[in-house]
Amino acid sequence: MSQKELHVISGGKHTWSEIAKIAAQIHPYVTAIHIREKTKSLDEVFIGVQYLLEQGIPAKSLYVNGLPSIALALQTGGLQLPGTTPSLVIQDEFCRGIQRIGVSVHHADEAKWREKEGADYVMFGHIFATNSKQGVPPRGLEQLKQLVNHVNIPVIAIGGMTPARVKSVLDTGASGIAVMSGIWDAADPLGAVLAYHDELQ
Ligand SMILES: Cc1nc(C(=O)O)sc1CCOP(=O)(O)O
Repeated sequence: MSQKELHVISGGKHTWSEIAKIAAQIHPYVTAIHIREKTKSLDEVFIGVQYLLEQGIPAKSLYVNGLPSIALALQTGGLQLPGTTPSLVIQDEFCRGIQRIGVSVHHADEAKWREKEGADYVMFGHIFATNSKQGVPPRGLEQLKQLVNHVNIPVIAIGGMTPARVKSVLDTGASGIAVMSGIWDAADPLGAVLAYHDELQ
C-alpha cells in the first residue's frame, strides 16, 4: 500500500519556540505541519515560519494556512486554503509557484469544483465530533466515502481523528488524515504522531 498522508495542524495555542520543538521531533513522520495561526498577523506568521526554517524544520514539511504570499516567498511544501477562497486565488499565476495547494471543502460538489480549479488535494471534515469544531454536526464516514468517489485528487479527512479510527477512515478510500488536538494536546506529541503513523502504514 502506498504511504498515506499525515497532516498535523497547529492550533494557535503554542509559542513559536514550542511549535519548533515539537516540529523538530515529528517532521520525519508526517507529510506536513500546517501553520494555522488564525489570530496572528501576516507579519507574525512570516517571521514565525522563517524562525521554524532557521531551527532546521525542512520547508517541504511546512504548509501555510490561508497566506499564499508566505507559501510562495518561503517556498514551503504547501498552502492550505479555506473553503471561502475565491476561485481567482487558486487559478492566479501567482499560485503556480506554490508547491502544493489544498483546499478545505464541506461538500462533494465543492470538492469537484476545487479539483477543476487546480487544487492538488482537498481536506474534508469534520468527520467525527470534535471539540476543535463545535456547533456543526459531524459529516461522518459515509459522506467521506461519497466525496472520495466524486474526485480524482487525494482527500484528507479531518476532525476527531484518533489512531483507533484511522482504519475506518482509510477504508473509505481517503488518502490520509489531518490532526490537531490529538497531537498538540498530547502529553507526548511524538508518541502520538508515531501511533497515527503506525496506523497509516
Ligand atoms: C481545523 C479543522 N478544520 C475542520 C474542517 O471540518 O474543515 S475540523 C478542524 C479541527 C480538527 O481538530 P481535531 O483534530 O482536534 O479534531
